[in-house]
Amino acid sequence: MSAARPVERVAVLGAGSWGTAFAKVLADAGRDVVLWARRPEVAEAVGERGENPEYLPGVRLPDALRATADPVAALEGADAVVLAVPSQTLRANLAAWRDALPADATLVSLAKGVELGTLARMSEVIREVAGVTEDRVAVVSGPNLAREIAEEQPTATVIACVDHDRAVALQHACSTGYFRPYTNTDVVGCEVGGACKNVIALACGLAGGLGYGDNTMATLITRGLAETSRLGVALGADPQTFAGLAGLGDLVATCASPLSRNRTFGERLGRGETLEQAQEHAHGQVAEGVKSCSSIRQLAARHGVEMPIADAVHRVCHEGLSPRVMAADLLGRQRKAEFA
Ligand SMILES: NC(=O)C1=CN([C@@H]2O[C@H](COP(=O)(O)OP(=O)(O)OC[C@H]3O[C@@H](n4cnc5c(N)ncnc54)[C@H](O)[C@@H]3O)[C@@H](O)[C@H]2O)C=CC1
Ligand SMILES: O=C(CO)COP(=O)(O)O
Repeated sequence: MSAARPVERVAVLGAGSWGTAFAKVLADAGRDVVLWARRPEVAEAVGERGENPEYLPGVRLPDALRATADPVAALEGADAVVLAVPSQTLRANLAAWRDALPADATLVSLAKGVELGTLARMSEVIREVAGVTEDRVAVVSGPNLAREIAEEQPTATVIACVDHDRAVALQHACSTGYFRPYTNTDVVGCEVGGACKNVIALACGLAGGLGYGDNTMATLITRGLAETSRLGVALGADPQTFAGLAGLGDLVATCASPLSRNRTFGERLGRGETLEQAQEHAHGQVAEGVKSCSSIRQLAARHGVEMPIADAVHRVCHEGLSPRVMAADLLGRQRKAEFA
């Protein structure tokens, strides 16, 4: 029996593709869910027509799912507050919501990124801005392409929290016939896995755009996992996490899927589009790796960790390196042992 209080009322703040899909999971699991959307017309479409046409067109949302454009109304009485906004805006969004956060509610991050400037992980941003202890913060991370989950395709995920009982309460709150959450107390590892896989997916997209095939993809995935694990371990993560759903699982899904915004973004760059052109095609949806490649690279440098793929992605995105030269540079690095 878990000592944490049960999660019945949930506020999901952010009605993009993952916020909306995760709100659906919670509602399907029987929770009382209110989804906050920045734009009133999105809240109206979800609440009244049972659809979020911009982010998940054609997906029928549960009748029980309520929506509002008023964050205070969404937060009222919530046992858990799910933060589903992009990594680089989370600090400002949360600061605006801080005074309305219910006491003792679990704060749950869905975002996969590292903040520019501070180099903070999302749980660190949440602790700092909300002024809460680490046991109040949880992270959801895994191979969770929103569209597939909204279509109720079978998927597993990880709910990480240093307070195991809170993770169990959340696990119970979002278990459905198609969504299977596991618990983990390694918040650092899950966050590092989630943020880095976006950058590796950009690299896979770049390779795809250049016309390279599966050997190249497998090489990037495997060596990407190696550098992700190195960074995670330097930050105190459990190496085992990187063999799990929030590590290898999410990396494979994102690097392989045409649904991934990061992979797609990389592919466009690989085909010769500029950053601005690729951004235009993203239609305002976030490809987190484009910014996180820079913060991850800096974090790695701060801890003396080598991350050649993240470094190369940063140079392509922000320093004008051509994708073809990037590939040659990576292959031309000093020869070494695989597990050096
Ligand atoms: N879409 C997916 O399949 C998955 C996404 N994630 C992560 O979840 C987080 C949210 O992603 P999505 O829902 O996919 O993003 P999205 O781009 O589909 O939507 C972002 C949402 O945040 C809102 N928002 C609030 N304040 C904002 C601001 N100042 N600037 C921009 N947007 C603002 C937007 O209105 C929108 O509703 C990201 O960190 C992403 O990496 C994680 C797992 C799966
Ligand atoms: O995090 C994701 C899947 O787990 C979604 O990836 P993208 O943001 O690249 O679409």
